[in-house]
Amino acid sequence: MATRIPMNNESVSSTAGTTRSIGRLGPLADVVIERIRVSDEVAASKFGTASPIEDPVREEQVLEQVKKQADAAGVNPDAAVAFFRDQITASKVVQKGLFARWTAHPEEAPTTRPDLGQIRVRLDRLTTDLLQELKNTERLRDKPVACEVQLALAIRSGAALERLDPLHRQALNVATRSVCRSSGPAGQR
Ligand SMILES: O=C(O)C(=O)C[C@]1(C(=O)O)C=C[C@@H](O)C=C1
Repeated sequence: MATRIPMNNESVSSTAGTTRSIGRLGPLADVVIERIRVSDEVAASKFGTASPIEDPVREEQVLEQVKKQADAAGVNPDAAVAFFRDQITASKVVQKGLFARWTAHPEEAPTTRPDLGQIRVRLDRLTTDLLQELKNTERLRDKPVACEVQLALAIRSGAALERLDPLHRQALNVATRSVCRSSGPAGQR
């Protein structure tokens, strides 16, 4: 059966602000980039406070939500958890990079402190969106070569269109490293 390829201006994810990245993994890349961008706000909420970048209790909550929702949505929970561990690692890459930048250049540090509780509500919504995209792309992600081609297209176009700097590109690479091996049986790649 032919898989329908969404047009570039068509939003598959319900809450992604813009769908810009190219190809069949474009909508997934868009939500990944949106989550990476939210990491800037997480960093701004913590910088100069006693809150550490790493919060293992919150990470467990995120991964528990992922397991439950993946099960309910019919997405492989182990693959979903692996993918979300990468999202969390990517967020920490951004936060650590920004902390270092703001410490070295205090004039670039944020002047307002967003509320972490509200940001986490948005992150929880992005969890749902990302799981939906994992579901939507399951069959493609089972095909290693096609998946890698589409992934390269999506992340390169997304990074260029969003004008991501090297720090955020690094985070995007981390966040997408398990996309093409997450849904297939073990040993497929
Ligand atoms: O919620 C936070 O405090 C974050 O920093 C976000 C996040 C995540 O990506 O979900 C990242 C690192 C923390 O260890 C916990 C969670």
